[in-house]
Amino acid sequence: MIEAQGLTKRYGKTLAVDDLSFSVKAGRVTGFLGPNGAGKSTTMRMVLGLDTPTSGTVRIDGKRYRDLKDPLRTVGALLDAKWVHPNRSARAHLAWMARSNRIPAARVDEVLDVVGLTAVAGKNAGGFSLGMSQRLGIAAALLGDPQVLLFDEPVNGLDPEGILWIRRFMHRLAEEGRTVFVSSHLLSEMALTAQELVVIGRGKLIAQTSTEDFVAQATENTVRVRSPQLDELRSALGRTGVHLKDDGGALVVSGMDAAEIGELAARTGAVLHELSPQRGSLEEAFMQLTGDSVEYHTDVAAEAAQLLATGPQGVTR
Ligand SMILES: Nc1ncnc2c1ncn2[C@@H]1O[C@H](COP(=O)(O)OP(=O)(O)OP(=O)(O)O)[C@@H](O)[C@H]1O
Repeated sequence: MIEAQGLTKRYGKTLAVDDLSFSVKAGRVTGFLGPNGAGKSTTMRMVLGLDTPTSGTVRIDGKRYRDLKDPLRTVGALLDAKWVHPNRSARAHLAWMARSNRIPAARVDEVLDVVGLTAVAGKNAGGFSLGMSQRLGIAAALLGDPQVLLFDEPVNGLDPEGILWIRRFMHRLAEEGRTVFVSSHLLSEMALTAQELVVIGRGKLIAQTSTEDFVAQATENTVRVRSPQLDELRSALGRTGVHLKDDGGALVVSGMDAAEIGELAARTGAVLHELSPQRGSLEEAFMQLTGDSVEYHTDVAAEAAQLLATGPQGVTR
């Protein structure tokens, strides 16, 4: 469990993290979502005692990082996957970490196996691909078998196979009862990876909720209807006071669910050629909620445009 209370970090004039309070529960994958520059990395560094808050506190299982007796056995983190001596083998890197943290040497081969690096354990980490470096970073985070894990943008730059591996791995860690806190600016990725969300913009908390509720609350769910008797249906629907929008030979209805529309159509004698609920997407929710709190509008707009161009991506589980 991670708990932040009024967490604030100021760098000169920049308020990187602004009075942030949230909690991250065990047994779930919690996404830490926000546009670039929102303050995610700064927050994670404060959780790990690498940065001192200007004010406020953040505790791991009730303790500040610096008060943990055995930090590596309590919390593991992947912040920068390239933080490895390039001429050191994966095994030597982990063995060095294990030695300096009084972790039994046998644990090194265990974690290499868990992340699927056993076959390349003797190779220099400098020659690793980004995906392999990420796995090595995750192996390092797991060395002390910690209950709390933090991952900062772990899928950045990975190919689809690497992304899928990380996603499944996070779910597995959460199923083992661990606290998994993973940051990302990738909205569609978080919809697939995270069960809970902590959403921030410009250092401030925007929402803390389940991914599903976040989408449901932030976006209006609508139903798309097509019928050869569209005019009759439009009039009947109009009399109920719901909101209607014409969309190229179809009607988009908000404020009434598909079952009710189907029943109304039957009473009206309208044949239905389409009755399809449209789910709000995480991107829409994110755009609505972060609104003017995003630091770089162009980034988010470009990303949203790209996502829309590749088709609507609702929450699929
Ligand atoms: N050491 C620092 N000195 C000065 N400003 C900093 C420092 N670290 C971060 N900032 C500023 O604090 C704000 C939050 O940065 P942070 O890196 O935490 O955001 P982020 O959400 O992790 O974004 P990104 O995904 O782009 O890393 C930014 O405006 C950034 O420029």
